[in-house]
Amino acid sequence: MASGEEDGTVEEKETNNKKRTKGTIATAWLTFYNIAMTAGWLVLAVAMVRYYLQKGTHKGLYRNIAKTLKFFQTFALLEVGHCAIGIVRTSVIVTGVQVCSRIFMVWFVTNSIRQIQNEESVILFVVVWTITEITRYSFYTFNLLNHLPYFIKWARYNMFIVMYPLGVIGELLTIHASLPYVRRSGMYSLRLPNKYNVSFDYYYFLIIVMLSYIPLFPQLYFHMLRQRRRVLHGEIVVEKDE
Ligand SMILES: CCCCCCCCCCCCC[C@@H](O)CC(=O)SCCNC(=O)CCNC(=O)[C@H](O)C(C)(C)COP(=O)(O)OP(=O)(O)OC[C@H]1O[C@@H](n2cnc3c(N)ncnc32)[C@H](O)[C@@H]1OP(=O)(O)O
Repeated sequence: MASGEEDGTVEEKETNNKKRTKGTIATAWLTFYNIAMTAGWLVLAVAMVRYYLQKGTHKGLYRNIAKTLKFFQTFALLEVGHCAIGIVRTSVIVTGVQVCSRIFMVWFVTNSIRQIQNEESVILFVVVWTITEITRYSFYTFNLLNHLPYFIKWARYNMFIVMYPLGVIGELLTIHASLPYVRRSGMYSLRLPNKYNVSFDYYYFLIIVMLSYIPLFPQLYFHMLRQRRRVLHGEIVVEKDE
């Protein structure tokens, strides 16, 4: 008599094989992690909508959601660990650049420079991240539970086409807005002479960060386009850094 797996489609068999490789503990952990992250970003979305409906302005919104945003975005560092130990099939480099640039945006730009927290660009990238992450983490959750609605899969691999550039615009405008304050305050900078005999200018560092989007962002974007072709159109795609 044929077993359940033998009866299944090729796609189901592939999913079962993948799960077996991943292991039960890893799958359980990832399911918990993705549910927690979906919930976290949903809380953030609800808080933003409520704030805007109550106050009728985006001013003060960032301060209102800052703690939750910092917590869940920082928690995403675990994703670099997931790739490093091999429980998800993603490049450590791609994930590392994505997660670290976001953490940098949250802690070392938006959180550190109060004067820019009411900029529209901050709201732009926070809203874009929130929509993206709710979709992404619910995609992973339903995928792990083997009940993935097509519209979530579609959204995961189509929305980024618009959302990624929008997020980047929000992030770059925010860093740009912070430059005058950083220059005036000399924050995070080290001037000579000092006992370490080292000088560091955060203002120029931020300009370098902005310029680094030029080579790095296309790599993330093309990575996602390749993932899209693989998942939605079944193309076999070879990643160079894997
Ligand atoms: C210190 C100063 C630093 C300065 C650096 C400056 C850098 C500048 C450039 C950076 C620009 C970033 C801008 C960015 O912040 C803007 C935005 O994010 S805007 C919002 C739009 N964004 C997106 O759409 C994000 C798209 N990116 C991502 O989704 C991820 O970050 C990425 C790592 C790119 C995802 O790639 P991945 O390879 O993971 O794709 P998949 O989702 O298809 O997953 C591949 C397989 O792994 C499985 N997986 C992955 N994660 C999980 C998980 N948590 N749980 C379960 N399974 C997981 C997934 O299912 C796939 O499995 P399979 O191959 O079996 O199908």
